[in-house]
Amino acid sequence: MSATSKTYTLNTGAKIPALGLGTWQSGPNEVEKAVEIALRKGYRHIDTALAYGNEAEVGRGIKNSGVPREEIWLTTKLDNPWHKRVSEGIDSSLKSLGVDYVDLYLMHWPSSTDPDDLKKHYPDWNFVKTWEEMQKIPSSKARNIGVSNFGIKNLEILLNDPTCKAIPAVNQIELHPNNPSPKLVAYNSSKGIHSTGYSCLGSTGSPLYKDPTLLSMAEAKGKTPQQVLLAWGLQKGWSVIPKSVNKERIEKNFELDGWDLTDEEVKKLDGLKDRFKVCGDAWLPVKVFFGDDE
Ligand SMILES: NC(=O)C1=CN([C@@H]2O[C@H](COP(=O)(O)OP(=O)(O)OC[C@H]3O[C@@H](n4cnc5c(N)ncnc54)[C@H](OP(=O)(O)O)[C@@H]3O)[C@@H](O)[C@H]2O)C=CC1
Ligand SMILES: O=C[C@H](O)[C@@H](O)[C@@H](O)[C@H](O)C(=O)O
Repeated sequence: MSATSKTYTLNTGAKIPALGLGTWQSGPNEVEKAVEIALRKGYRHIDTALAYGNEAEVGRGIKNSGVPREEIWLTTKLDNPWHKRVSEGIDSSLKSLGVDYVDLYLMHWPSSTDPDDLKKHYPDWNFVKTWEEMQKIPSSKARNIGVSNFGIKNLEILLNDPTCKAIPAVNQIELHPNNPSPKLVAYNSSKGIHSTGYSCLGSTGSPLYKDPTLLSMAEAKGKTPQQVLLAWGLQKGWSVIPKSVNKERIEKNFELDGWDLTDEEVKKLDGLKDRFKVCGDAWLPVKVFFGDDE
């Protein structure tokens, strides 16, 4: 497997690099360096969001790396309280990042949150209207548009609406062996929507690192548990965006070339029974997960 050069072709024809660097919870004064280290190592895909408050640092990391902008896939996301201000949202992200365009602009959550009261959802707005606005973003600013945290129910609502002319290129969702969501991944694929797996290592303090099946598989292969988790995601057919701010770990996570998981190993990880979700919807003013992705 050559994970480092692998790309997936989106429904727009664009090619998204299979392995990217995540930046959620990458703190101030560490994410700029992390992005630079990753790009110097060979990563060509960076994932950020307005909500992470780190777009300016991410942009500086990109510049410091010396890697030409056109060689990098850059994703950012529209924050929930910005659903009525899509055009302002993209402009704000571009300005913070210090770039002319992003490769992918995602609706972060299907929740049109009232900025004056984050516990409230706008009574007169929803994600269908937000998508209507996102479709108007010129491709000179966002080459591709997509969604995140959409389950099957919400995707059905969106795709069946007459205002939905562009099928989302990507649905970025939580994917790891303890939250594999096979129905949702299959639904995405059936509609031509690429899945990107977030919290692909199980996020900070990952319970997966204690899983005996994973640990013994990694040991037998002479790989880290994190490398095995990333290989699993890539062999399942989605892109993965592991976050790290540690040079050694950023580099290790990229060392996936020249080896594979066997079909049997993939199935073993598919068969893990424990379940946990890193990002639920309890903090949102609306429910967005309906258990339809299992
Ligand atoms: N669309 C959405 O709503 C969401 C999107 N995301 C995106 O997905 C990315 C990845 O998800 P995230 O939740 O951050 O979690 P990940 O599953 O990527 O795990 C990150 C954690 O694992 C640690 N880690 C990374 N590599 C290693 C390693 N080789 N060995 C040991 N520990 C390691 C990191 O620590 P350290 O930095 O110290 O190495 C960090 O604590 C996010 O950063 C974000 O870009 C995430 C959540 C929701
Ligand atoms: O991308 C990251 C996540 O969506 C994150 O922003 C939300 O899940 C929320 O803020 C949380 O902390 O749970």
